[in-house]
Amino acid sequence: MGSVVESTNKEVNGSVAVKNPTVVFVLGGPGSGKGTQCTNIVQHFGYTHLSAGDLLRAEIKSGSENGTMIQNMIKEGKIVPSEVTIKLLQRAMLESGNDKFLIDGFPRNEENRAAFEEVTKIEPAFVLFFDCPEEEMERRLLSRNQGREDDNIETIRKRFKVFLESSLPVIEHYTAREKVRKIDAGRPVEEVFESVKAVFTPKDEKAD
Ligand SMILES: Nc1ncnc2c1ncn2[C@@H]1O[C@H](COP(=O)(O)OP(=O)(O)O)[C@@H](O)[C@H]1O
Ligand SMILES: O=c1ccn([C@@H]2O[C@H](COP(=O)(O)OP(=O)(O)O)[C@@H](O)[C@H]2O)c(=O)[nH]1
Ligand SMILES: [Mg+2]
Repeated sequence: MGSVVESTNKEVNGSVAVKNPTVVFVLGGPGSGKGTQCTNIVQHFGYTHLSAGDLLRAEIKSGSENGTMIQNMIKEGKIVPSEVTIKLLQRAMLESGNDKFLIDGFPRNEENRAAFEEVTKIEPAFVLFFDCPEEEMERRLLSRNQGREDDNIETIRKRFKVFLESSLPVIEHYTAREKVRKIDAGRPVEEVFESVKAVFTPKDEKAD
């Protein structure tokens, strides 16, 4: 056929994938500012922002057969099965036409991480970790006002527990491999972005 997709992408485990993509995982607790900072990074550095949570919420809205299951898991702050999230991420990567991605809010546990690695063969270039005090994250989530079914105090507490028990081990995994770039995310948006910019700017462009 000689289509663009065929010539620029490769088969991985039977599904088409973007060839040698650059992937940055953007991690941090609920309300740490992942989405906010990703919007800034996109404007400055030409990445495509893929929020796993946004993709899952879009899947609910689309009326997919998994919609009800996803909705129930999000309401309980639980982690949706890896294969569902990974398929949505792979599809979005392919549809973007880009080869640089910020994957926001994924992997959320070690099983997510191992499955993504196994299925896509992608290793992240690095991991941005937004480190924010829980009281600050709670304040932000309670005033987010996006009508999200999980931004209520009961679900927020469950999400914090899942973050500590399941998501922090992913950070530890990448810390041991010197891939984590930790950012103090408890500061105002602009100050946090100054630190983020420093991580994305190549060393030879930085002032001495
Ligand atoms: N540095 C910050 N200081 C204060 N409020 C913030 C900051 N970063 C984000 N917010 C606000 O906090 C809420 C959660 O931010 P968001 O980017 O959605 O976080 P996450 O994707 O990590 O859950 C949003 O209402 C956002 O406008
Ligand atoms: O890879 C993912 C990402 C999100 N979620 C679910 O979606 C919710 C909201 O995730 P999102 O990243 O949007 O929340 P945030 O951290 O930005 O507040 C989570 O609590 C999980 O229930 C999931 O199961 N797997
Ligand atoms: Mg978010």
